[in-house]
Amino acid sequence: MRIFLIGMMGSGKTTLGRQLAGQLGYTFVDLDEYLVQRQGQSINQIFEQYGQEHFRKLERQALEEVVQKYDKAVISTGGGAPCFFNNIEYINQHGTSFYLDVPVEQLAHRLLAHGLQERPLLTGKSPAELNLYLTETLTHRKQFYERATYTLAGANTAAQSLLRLLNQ
Ligand SMILES: Nc1ncnc2c1ncn2[C@@H]1O[C@H](COP(=O)(O)OP(=O)(O)O)[C@@H](O)[C@H]1O
Ligand SMILES: O=C(O)C1=C[C@@H](OP(=O)(O)O)[C@@H](O)[C@H](O)C1
Ligand SMILES: [Mg+2]
Repeated sequence: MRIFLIGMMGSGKTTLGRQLAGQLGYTFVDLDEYLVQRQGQSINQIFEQYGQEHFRKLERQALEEVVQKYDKAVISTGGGAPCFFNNIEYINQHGTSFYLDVPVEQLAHRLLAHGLQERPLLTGKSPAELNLYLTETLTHRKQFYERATYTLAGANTAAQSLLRLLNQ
């Protein structure tokens, strides 16, 4: 079984994915981390050198490779991953997807606390700009995220809800 976590930047995909994989005894794969290892470059460097369009192609390739390599894994995707090409269909064909639906105010709060510098789409934004960017981006991406097999709403209960669902 493959479990895919999808949702906005700051929704906790990487954090929850790691915890969950540990609890289930599954392999943990973070798609961004996989891409960084594969390319030998940070996400910032990939965006800087090749631009977002190329990043999306690399991200799709990474998704296919990860699916080929692991069939018992928790896979945390990057926030944009399900929203390009037919990635959300691909994800749902190869596993069960969970949308971590976290309110924009909470996303912004977490991302500002963590610092914006590792996420090229956010770097340099003021709090007001960040709020606006997240709101607009979510408006566009919602249609993809909502195609997840399950939606987990409410930030802090996500891990518990997920484990409960998996234990059913
Ligand atoms: N449930 C949570 N409650 C509070 N903060 C969280 C939670 N999950 C993640 N965070 C924090 O939010 C930031 C982004 O988390 P991360 O797991 O990298 O999200 P994503 O991979 O979805 O972008 C990190 O600083 C992390 O510590
Ligand atoms: O939402 C996005 O377009 C992105 C999200 C990031 O991953 P996280 O969602 O794990 O921050 C990373 O893939 C890249 O910076 C682009
Ligand atoms: Mg992440």
